[in-house]
Amino acid sequence: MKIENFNLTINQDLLLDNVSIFFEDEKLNLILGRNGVGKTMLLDLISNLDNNRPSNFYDFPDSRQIIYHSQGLPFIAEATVKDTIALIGDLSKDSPLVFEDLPGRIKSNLAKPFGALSMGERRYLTIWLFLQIERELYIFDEPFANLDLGVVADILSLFYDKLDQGKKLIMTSHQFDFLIPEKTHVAFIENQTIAFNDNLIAFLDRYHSFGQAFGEER
Ligand SMILES: Nc1ncnc2c1ncn2[C@@H]1O[C@H](COP(=O)(O)OP(=O)(O)OP(=O)(O)O)[C@@H](O)[C@H]1O
Repeated sequence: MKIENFNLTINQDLLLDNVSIFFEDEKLNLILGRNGVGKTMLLDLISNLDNNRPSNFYDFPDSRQIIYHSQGLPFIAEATVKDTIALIGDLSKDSPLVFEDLPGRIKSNLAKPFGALSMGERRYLTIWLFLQIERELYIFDEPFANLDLGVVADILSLFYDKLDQGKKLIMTSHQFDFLIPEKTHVAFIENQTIAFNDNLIAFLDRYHSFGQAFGEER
């Protein structure tokens, strides 16, 4: 999957200038960058939900083979967790989800309305549910927002399981301390362009930390 020589203009402001990004199929692809650099806009275009993926985006799966977990979590506030699972569970696999097999963090909340869950509980539930739906490519916009480190670790192991099953993964995040460098590929957007596009080991060799990456570019 790759993007070549892509320009993005919003209201006559150039957001991305001649951007080329290479994604690695076997790795967790991390898009890094300050607030407002255009990460979500890139994910929106990759997902092709509005049928507007540009022609210089190459080798991404068809939108029907993509799961896109966006930052907002627009579920039905009054529906219980059990109802929400039933809603998404129908899309998941050939066999319906078995409630006894649910992770403990979800099982303990089954009777609560979705709207009563904490932000972290909502995010964990929806990410877990979306991962039950079999697709070629999973896209997550800020999956770790509001999550404690234990939940982050649980979700990361689900992400790595997906990679082991040959699935592809792209996500944005402002944190990467807990990612396995050998399994992570980075696209770092800065100053309207790609400042870095290689694995996380090489990124850490060059920048040491996200803070320093920003500092060096200022
Ligand atoms: N419909 C729109 N009209 C005007 N500006 C927009 C529109 N959609 C996005 N933008 C602008 O484009 C820029 C990129 O937005 P985007 O959501 O992609 O940023 P981001 O890198 O994902 O940021 P964050 O880290 O805060 O999630 C922002 O400055 C945003 O205000």
